[in-house]
Amino acid sequence: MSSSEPAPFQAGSCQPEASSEDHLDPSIPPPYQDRRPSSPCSLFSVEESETDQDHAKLPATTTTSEGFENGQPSFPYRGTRVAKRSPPPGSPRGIYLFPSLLSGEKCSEWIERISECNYFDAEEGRNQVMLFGREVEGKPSEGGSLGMTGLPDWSKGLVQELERVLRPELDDLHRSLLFPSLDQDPSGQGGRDGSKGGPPQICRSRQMILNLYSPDQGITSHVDLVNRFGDGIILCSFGPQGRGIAMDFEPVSKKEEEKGFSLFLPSRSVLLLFDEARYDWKHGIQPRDFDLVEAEEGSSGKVERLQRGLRLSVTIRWLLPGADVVGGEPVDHHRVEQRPSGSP
Ligand SMILES: O=C(O)CCC(=O)C(=O)O
Ligand SMILES: [Fe+2]
Repeated sequence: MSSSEPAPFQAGSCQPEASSEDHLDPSIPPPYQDRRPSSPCSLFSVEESETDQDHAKLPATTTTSEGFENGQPSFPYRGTRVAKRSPPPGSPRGIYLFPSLLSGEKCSEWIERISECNYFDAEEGRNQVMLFGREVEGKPSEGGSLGMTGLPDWSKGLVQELERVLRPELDDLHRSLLFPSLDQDPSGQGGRDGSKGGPPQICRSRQMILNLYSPDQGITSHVDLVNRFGDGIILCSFGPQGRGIAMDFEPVSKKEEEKGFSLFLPSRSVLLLFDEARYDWKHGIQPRDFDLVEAEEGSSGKVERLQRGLRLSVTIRWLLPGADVVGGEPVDHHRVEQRPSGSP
């Protein structure tokens, strides 16, 4: 992290305690040419709000046999993978999808808080923001747990809620990689970044990157920078209820038995990537405004064509020791692509 003076923290403001501007790399080209959400108080416009009522009105889903032959996509969907609703057999080790882990109420609240922060500006092509926080040892009076400094309040709330809902779902190793605590068992195996399951390094830094995608945008297939970020990445998806995107996974080195697949990430879902899924497989999103998704988990039959909506992703990662010093390293940026003309 840069050594510049932190900006003064204003209670209740969106400003992180240390300005996120310090960390924005000017070489990052604007990733989105976005349609500005119509409501200034919500990222998602009135038509795209988070209510079940609206969901019922969405003309977004069609269950179709048109465009399929023998269960395989044919014209106009030839070459479009059908996304699974859970990681299929043969998925890499370390991929976990929780389709509706976050409550609608909490998600709406975070979206409101994020909207108020005015991070995004379509006219200026600003649709990505990076926030950084540094871990601090908690006060013994507060249970001695680890806290974060430098992040805006809404994001601390998100991390706390993620910790609350994920802790019971994770085994010791994965829990300790995402949410190290002071009383951790030092006998843990550790992650592939060399971190141990033992007492955490004090003063680690978290990065949170927010990406706002319009429906026809995607992200180039990539592995998150291995020299910058640790093992254990949290990907949260926000958007209108019932919508989502298909994320594609491809092995970095093609082995016969490893086949790429596509996974549907609905709004309010949380995806975790550790180990093979984090280091040996690439992830990306095709730039198109719909996805083909299996109608029900594990079903080999019916396929839904789901129209994409505006989507906000929040990716949360630990910076490796020393990686919070800016300069000299490649930037973690993956260009968000527009839909190529002529594709379905
Ligand atoms: O949109 C997403 O969930 C993916 C973001 C991502 O892969 C990244 O920021 O590295
Ligand atoms: Fe990524």
